[in-house]
Amino acid sequence: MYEKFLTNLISNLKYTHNIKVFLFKIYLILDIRLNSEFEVILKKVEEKITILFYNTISLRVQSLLEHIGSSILYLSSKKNQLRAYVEKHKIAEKLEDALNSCLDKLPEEPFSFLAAKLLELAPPPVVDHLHGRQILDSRGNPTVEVDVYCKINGEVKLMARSSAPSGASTGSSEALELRDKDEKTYLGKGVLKACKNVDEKISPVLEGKELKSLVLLDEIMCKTDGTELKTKLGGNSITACSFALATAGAKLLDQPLFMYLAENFYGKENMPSKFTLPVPMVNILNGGKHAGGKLKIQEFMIVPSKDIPFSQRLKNVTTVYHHLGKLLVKRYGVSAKNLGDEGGFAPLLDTADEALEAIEEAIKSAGFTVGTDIRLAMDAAASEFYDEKTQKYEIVEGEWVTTEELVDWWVALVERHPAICSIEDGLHETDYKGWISMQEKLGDKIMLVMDDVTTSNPRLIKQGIEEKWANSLLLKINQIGTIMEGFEAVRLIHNELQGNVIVSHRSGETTNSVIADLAVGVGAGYIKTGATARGERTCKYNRLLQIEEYLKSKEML
Ligand SMILES: C=C(OP(=O)(O)O)C(=O)O
Repeated sequence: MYEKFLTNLISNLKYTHNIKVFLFKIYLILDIRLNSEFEVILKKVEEKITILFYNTISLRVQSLLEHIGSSILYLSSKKNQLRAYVEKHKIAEKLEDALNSCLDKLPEEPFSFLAAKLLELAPPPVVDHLHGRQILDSRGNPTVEVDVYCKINGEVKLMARSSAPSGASTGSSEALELRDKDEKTYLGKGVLKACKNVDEKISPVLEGKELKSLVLLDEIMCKTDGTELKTKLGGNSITACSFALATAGAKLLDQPLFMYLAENFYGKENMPSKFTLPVPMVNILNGGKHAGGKLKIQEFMIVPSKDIPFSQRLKNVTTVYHHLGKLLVKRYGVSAKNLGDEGGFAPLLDTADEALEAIEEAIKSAGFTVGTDIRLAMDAAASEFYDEKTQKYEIVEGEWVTTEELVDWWVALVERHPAICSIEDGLHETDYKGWISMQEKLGDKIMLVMDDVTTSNPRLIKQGIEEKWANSLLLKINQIGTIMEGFEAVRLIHNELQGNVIVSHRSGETTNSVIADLAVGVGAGYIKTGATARGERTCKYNRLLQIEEYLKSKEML
């Protein structure tokens, strides 16, 4: 009974931060109900508070609670005064109601003194230090993981941990992925230098900083590096820090991560009362650099209707994924269900039409309508099949086409497969004339998505908007470095282009799910995070299921 009451009190405090109410309620429990066993109960309460903290409450509140024992003792010295008050007002029976009605009349002493004392004893938690560690990503390559330690009430605690992803088909203007280049370890791909930068260069400049504003922390890291592409400290170290700091900030403020990111994105006063969940663009069939066959186009994706709840979107695309697996095995043999880097199937197909037809058939055999229930999307990663010398594209093995021919090829492909709703990186990253021509021909029909051409870099995005390269943006935080810079990219696309943002994973991933929270936090229309298979991909989808449930329970969807 007391446990339940205490839990209520503590969660009450969490929202109201009304120490006066809280302490007075505790006093009432101790003094009115359990007067005879005061000392025993006092101990019990202290114990319970400690246990409850570890299960239910935020650290900021903890720092207050850690002093509650001595506060109760102080209160106990005033108990006669309080008891007289309570008796006078006859509040022993209906504790809750009576308390509310008499609080205003309560003498200020000793509560205001205690409140001030407790707050003074509870300085805001700050960053103590960061530690970088070399771990493995989903391709078995080293990447940077960062631990954030905070100082709370004088004690140093591990608060959060996160890591950087890594791309394979990278744009040439991406933030530097700092690798050791020592061929003897991990074939030169080690990231020990980047980890050292976290410990020795980033950690000292963040020490003592509060975690309320991620933007400020990211800004400090950007300034410390001082280069656009993070060539001094490494984009991989900075991204891992930015992800870990956001995770730590959310934990300290006892907020879901998406909410913490939203507060940093919109500002506390402009927070939306409702959130939306992104439509997943689900990788289902792989080609290009992520698979290794003749198929030039890197990713074929399916896109469920946005008019159904997220959990149903996920169920529908996963059903199609399994149907496609069966169909490919039947048609091409068991090796056709081998998986590419992002979890999509990697059958040895030759052309985009072959891939699209197989997917369309799988959608139908799963009982859905192509184009209404499920649409199609592609990431061409065209820079990977472009020859800079001849300025031609090898869209089908052995067949080279010019920019104009490729744009016409795309237009014809969309005509043959009207369920296509999005094409990413349809042209090489500097073939700006090609981009503009494709936007003119297809921009009012489908999403044309800038990835390698803009590399999530606000400067390039501004140029892309001005020159009308395309109508949508792929956002990969590690292309630019920090979440703060990602916020700027989203603002540009939403406010100046009225376009769509697709928050994206990388082909080399870890099992952190920060991008799922990011997509919800900034109100991105879409998320691209691979197949609905393999742990490093499904952890993002699973996180979105958790967020959906949370938002529903709070009526914020
Ligand atoms: C996710 C992608 O792959 P990578 O991470 O290899 O760039 C992509 O090209 O959109």
